Amino acid sequence: METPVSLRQIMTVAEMKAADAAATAAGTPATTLMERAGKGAAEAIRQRWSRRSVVIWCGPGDNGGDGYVVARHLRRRGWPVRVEALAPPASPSCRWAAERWRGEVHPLNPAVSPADLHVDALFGAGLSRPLDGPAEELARAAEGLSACIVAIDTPSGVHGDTGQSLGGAAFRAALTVTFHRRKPAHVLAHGRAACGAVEVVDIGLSDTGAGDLVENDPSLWGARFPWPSDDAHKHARGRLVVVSGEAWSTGAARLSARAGLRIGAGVVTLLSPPGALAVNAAHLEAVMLAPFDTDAELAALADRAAAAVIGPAAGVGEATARNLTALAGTGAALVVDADALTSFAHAPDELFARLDRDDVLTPHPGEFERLFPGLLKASPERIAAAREAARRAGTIVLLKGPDTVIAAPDGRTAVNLNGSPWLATAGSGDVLAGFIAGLAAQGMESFDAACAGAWIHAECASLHGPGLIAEDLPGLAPVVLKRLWDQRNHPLP
Ligand SMILES: NC(=O)C1=CN([C@@H]2O[C@H](COP(=O)(O)OP(=O)(O)OC[C@H]3O[C@@H](n4cnc5c(N)ncnc54)[C@H](OP(=O)(O)O)[C@@H]3O)[C@@H](O)[C@H]2O)[C@@H](O)CC1
Ligand SMILES: [K+]
Repeated sequence: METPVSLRQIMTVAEMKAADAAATAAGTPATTLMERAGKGAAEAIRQRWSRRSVVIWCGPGDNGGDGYVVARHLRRRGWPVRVEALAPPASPSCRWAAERWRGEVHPLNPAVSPADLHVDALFGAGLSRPLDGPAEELARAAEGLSACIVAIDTPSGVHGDTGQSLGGAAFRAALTVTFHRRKPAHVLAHGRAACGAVEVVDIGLSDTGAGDLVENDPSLWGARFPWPSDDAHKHARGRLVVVSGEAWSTGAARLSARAGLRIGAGVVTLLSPPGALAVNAAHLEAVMLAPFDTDAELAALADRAAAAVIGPAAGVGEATARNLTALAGTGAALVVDADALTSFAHAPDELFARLDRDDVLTPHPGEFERLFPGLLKASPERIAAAREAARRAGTIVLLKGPDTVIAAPDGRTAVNLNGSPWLATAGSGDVLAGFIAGLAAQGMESFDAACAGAWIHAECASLHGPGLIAEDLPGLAPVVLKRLWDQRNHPLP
């Protein structure tokens, strides 16, 4: 069965607390939720590892309570379990769980007691200040041991909403077992690295519906992917135009154009300054070519296009700003990248005033800083930054990174989890712009197109792996598309 979008939802710590409070108000005791959480975590551990010695580090709050439940379930299955407590139970549910653990409770050994596996149940969502004392000492002593650490909810020391350490030391784990839904810490790059694999255990909280913040994968947009109809012809599959730079900087736009064609746009035309025509013509086959001299000519050529890419090696300055203004008047969905973003660094509001809600900005963090000075730094994490940027710009903002965030002005936000380090190569962003615009050209709604483009782009990179260069990416798209095609009526992974 296809994964429901609601399961791809990412909840903040406060939203999770509210869901928890709603469940208890509706009659489910908090201890029942804790029992399900701890039992689910023990099952996740048993699925991954055979029986072995385990030390469980328990904190004073409900995260520690989960630890006592894990201890009871593992011991029931015959695992040799040692429980170590940082402090006596301080919350009612933790006391309840600790009373049901019939074994000994040792004081926390900050030097790491030997065992095959360690469970970090010190702090989760309730961590409010940096680790200190024995917990901090233990986090430092456990630094090289992440391969045999399981974190309950979040690795202790990591903030659930930001994925950042609260200051000082934090744990790192091979597996993090969380409950009901992922939290931002499980998806943002820094937190993800600390979490290792993330498993989400159902603890019977009611479905809160698909929220605004979700994980980006095909369950989000697959049903609306613009596959060609049986009677499709090239003009019906969407027209895309891409603006080329001058003669000595044309490759980036060609990468975008090729990517747009590969992702399915029926007709792709590179619009080229006269001086770059010859070099573009020498390097194009299925992509068409047309010259423009003025912004008015550009607008006329783009008039029937459903989507346009402007920015890749377009040149920073007045001319590109004028060309963007011309394209903005055509009604095509714009993907604004690279030099087109930087051309408005002196006056970002002028750019925003020209754009519509179905246009897409694709900045990397440096370009983001030029358009939204200080916003990244002032935001708790990049999800909040991208959301605020989309609101200010009134358009879709795709903030690139290992954890690319795509935010729409209406609040819809998706985080890419399949990011690949192989994408850190020149020109990969040009291909991404082409993928997104190619999908938008086929009529896919722009937020869906940005999400699908980013996901496919990362899948292509992972397929190739080491040695990837941007030129390889469009040629890998057919493999990813074929998988999506084969899965369209079948389960998604
Ligand atoms: N929500 C749900 O639906 C469910 C949640 N569940 C579980 O509950 C967990 C959240 O539990 P929680 O709220 O009790 O927080 P937790 O992380 O145990 O820490 C609180 C304690 O730590 C203390 N403390 C804080 N920082 C500290 C520091 N640096 N150094 C020392 N102490 C510090 C703090 O003291 P205080 O700040 O109040 O003085 C308080 O005593 C969640 O992660 C999940 O595992 C599941 O059971 C299933 C259902
Ligand atoms: K923890």
